[in-house]
Amino acid sequence: MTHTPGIVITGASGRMGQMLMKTVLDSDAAKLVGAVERKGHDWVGRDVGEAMGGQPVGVTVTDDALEAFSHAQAVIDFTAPDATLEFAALAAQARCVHVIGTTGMSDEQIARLEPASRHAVIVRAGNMSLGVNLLVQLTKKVAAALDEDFDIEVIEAHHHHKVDAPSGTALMLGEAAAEGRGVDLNDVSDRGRDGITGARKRGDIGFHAVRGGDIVGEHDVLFAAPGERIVLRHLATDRAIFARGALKAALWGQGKAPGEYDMVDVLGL
Ligand SMILES: NC(=O)c1ccc[n+]([C@@H]2O[C@H](COP(=O)([O-])OP(=O)(O)OC[C@H]3O[C@@H](n4cnc5c(N)ncnc54)[C@H](O)[C@@H]3O)[C@@H](O)[C@H]2O)c1
Ligand SMILES: O=C(O)C1=N[C@H](C(=O)O)CCC1
Repeated sequence: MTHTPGIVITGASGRMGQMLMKTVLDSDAAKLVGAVERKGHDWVGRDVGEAMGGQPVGVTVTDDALEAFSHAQAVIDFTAPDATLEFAALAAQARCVHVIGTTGMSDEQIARLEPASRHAVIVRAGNMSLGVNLLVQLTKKVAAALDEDFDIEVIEAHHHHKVDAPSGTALMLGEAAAEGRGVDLNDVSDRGRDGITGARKRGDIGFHAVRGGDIVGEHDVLFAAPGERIVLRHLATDRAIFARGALKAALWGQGKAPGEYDMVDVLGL
């Protein structure tokens, strides 16, 4: 008999929370067993299908994350950095695979995931789509093939609700470019120029963030040299690509040894 993992979605009412619940409800490979929202949210206590404007699905939104996690095999979490740190401890306690899509976490916050990863599988990525994770590999290759005559700039665009910049994806792409070049991103990162900045420093990796309307997520990695340019581009037009990747990660993590993983591990890229 095959085992169908039970999944809890945190941040249930969010843009990604709703997309994730629809993805799990439509899947034969997993079942939705819980939906979590923050204390005081008006979805708490309601059936999640009805809260989304459809038919009841038999799952009530709760603000008791540990209780919800204790009935599940995986937690898919696209919320906010502080919430994700709390969920990491609770998911580890419940021995759930914790799939983290939350972006905007500081290095210090990321380091605080380590104790949880000693007890449970954590899969974390600033972008869960196949296309972006492939672009990360391509960026690393192109950066390794070119010298510093090619200036590298990462340009991203997102909807006007997004609260963090540069995007998690832009940082993944910048890290990949730096790794390809054999440098530490912290030493060469140049974010959002403004004013009399002086000429561009050779070897820097620049980041620029556009925010507007309902843009789902667009990323360019520009390699610009005298006389020629290469642009590697990913355009997301549907949040379903992130949700599909997250569900794949939750299934992949079943039975894996505790530790921190990313989508390159999940997708075998
Ligand atoms: N990794 C990826 O592929 C990917 C893709 C899209 C979005 N994201 C990231 O996912 C996160 C959420 O994005 P969004 O557009 O869905 O945002 P959103 O604001 O629409 O949703 C966030 C949800 O989290 C809930 N939340 C916050 N604190 C909580 C808590 N303590 N307990 C329970 N719920 C809590 C909020 O109430 C809200 O419903 C962002 O960090 C975003 O950058 C990542
Ligand atoms: O909508 C968002 O927010 C997104 N966040 C991720 C990021 O920061 O890169 C992925 C794309 C969408």
